[in-house]
Order: sequence, then C-alpha cells, then structure tokens
Amino acid sequence: MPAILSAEHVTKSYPAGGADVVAVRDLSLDVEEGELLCLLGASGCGKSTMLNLFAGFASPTSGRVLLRGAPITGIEPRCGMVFQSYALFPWKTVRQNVEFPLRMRGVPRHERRGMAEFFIDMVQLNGFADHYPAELSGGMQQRVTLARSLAADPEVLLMDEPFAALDAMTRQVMQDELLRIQERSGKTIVFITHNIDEAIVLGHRIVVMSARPGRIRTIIPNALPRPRDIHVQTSPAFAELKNEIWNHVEEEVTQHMAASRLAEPA
Ligand SMILES: Nc1ncnc2c1ncn2[C@@H]1O[C@H](COP(=O)(O)OP(=O)(O)OP(=O)(O)O)[C@@H](O)[C@H]1O
Repeated sequence: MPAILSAEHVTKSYPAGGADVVAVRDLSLDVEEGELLCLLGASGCGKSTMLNLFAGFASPTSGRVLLRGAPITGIEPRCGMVFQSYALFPWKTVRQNVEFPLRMRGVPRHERRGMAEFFIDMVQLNGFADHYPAELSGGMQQRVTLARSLAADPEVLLMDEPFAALDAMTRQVMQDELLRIQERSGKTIVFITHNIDEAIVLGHRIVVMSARPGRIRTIIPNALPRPRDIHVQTSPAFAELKNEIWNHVEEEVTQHMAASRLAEPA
C-alpha cells in the first residue's frame, strides 16, 4: 500500500529555559493508506508531538512531514484531529454539531440533514439527534465527536488517546465501534495510546516508541484476524503479542526511570 502520510528524519525540540527539550529525534515513519496505525509509548515519549506535526499544528525542527508526498506547511484540513476532550459545541444539538463540518465543506443545506443522519447512524446514536451534549454520557459525546470528525471527511483521522477519559467498559465498546467504522469506511487512522491492549485490539500495525527523545523502537505488524472485535482479547495469539510488546515497552520504561533517577539532585 502507498504511504499517505510520512515523517522523514523528523526531529522536534521545544525551547525550555536554557536547554531545549528534544521531544522526537530523527524519526521516520510511513502511514499506509487505509490502515489503522497505533503509536504506543510511555508518557512523554513524543506521541502527541508526532500527531501535532501530522496535523500541521507544529512544524519539525528538522526533517519533513509529508501528506501524499507534499510537505505539510500549515494546519492541514485533510488531517482531522480527534481529542480526548470532546470539544463539542454545547449550545448545538447532536445533529447541529455533526452538520457543522458539512456546512464548512459547503454541502448545501438540503443535503446536510441526510448526511448528518448517516454519520449519526454510523456511530449508533439514532434517536439522539436532537439532544444536547450535556444530555449525553461521556461515551455518547465521544461518538458525536467521531461522527463530526467523519463528517468533515478528512483523508486521515488523527486520534489522540480519544478513549482515555472513558470508563473501562465504555472504552471497549468504543474500540469495537471504531473497528467497525474503520472497516466500513476504510479511513486511514493514526491512533495514540499508552494502553497495550487497546493498541493490539485496534492496530493493523503497532509502532512502539522509545522513551524521550521519541524514536521508533520497533514496528509490529498485527496479524490478528479482521474483521476484529474486542473478543480477540481472549485468544492465545493476543496474549503472545501482548507479551512481545510488553518486553519492548518494559525495557523503555525501565531505562526512562533510571535516567530520571540519575537526573534527580542528590
Ligand atoms: N509546547 C511544549 N513546550 C515544551 N515542551 C513540550 C511541549 N510539548 C511537549 N513538550 C515536551 O516534549 C515531550 C514529549 O511530549 P508529548 O506530549 O509529545 O509526549 P506524549 O508521548 O504524547 O506524552 P503523554 O502520553 O503524557 O501525553 C515531553 O517531555 C513534553 O514535556
């Protein structure tokens, strides 16, 4: 499959007092069209930094970020970001929230309603179109966010720990939903998580990042069968893959903790 999104030798540092913080160092990665790619790594390893670079919210200190072979030079509307916080308009109903990006895309009013219904149906919120966000649970609000992001029809969906604030059961339901939606839509998704199970349930491939400065420690293809659902978690192949990933992550976390201890004043 061709790469839709690429990072080429990307380094990103932030000014922090005297010394710069190097969040990501010399990272190269291809995201293939139609895949759900999980970026997995410990806190502070540069996952959000990579997503912000893909969205064009920030630019690399060195190296290049490309969408379909062309450098991303500013905020890139073809890469849509879905955050952990729902960022819905509280004064608009579910339908109006989902219609908003359609209006921005110039979809005529008479077509908007039907299209909004389509996306509301896709996230299984039929019957809630006239509700306001405050009348919905966290999981339902995250579904509206997803429907709104899909309505914007970006070429790539960038998801920054979108389910982290949800309770464990709702999170699993949302993972199932996302699998179904991705399989149905074929949308390219880059999904950030620090939850190994979530990465295995969702990802076609799992990119394990090293502790800061973020680099790619390894990329693991996920051969678990598709169409997939959360029941895959009970299979021996899942446990094996989890063990393999954990070995990588454990080493990174251990090294990171040792480095932090050394940096502490005596
Ligand atoms: N705007 C900024 N200014 C200074 N330092 C920053 C900035 N953004 C991120 N950093 C630093 O860069 C490093 C990577 O941050 P980033 O948010 O990308 O990591 P992350 O893997 O997404 O972490 P988490 O899982 O905790 O969200 C961290 O050490 C962070 O403190």
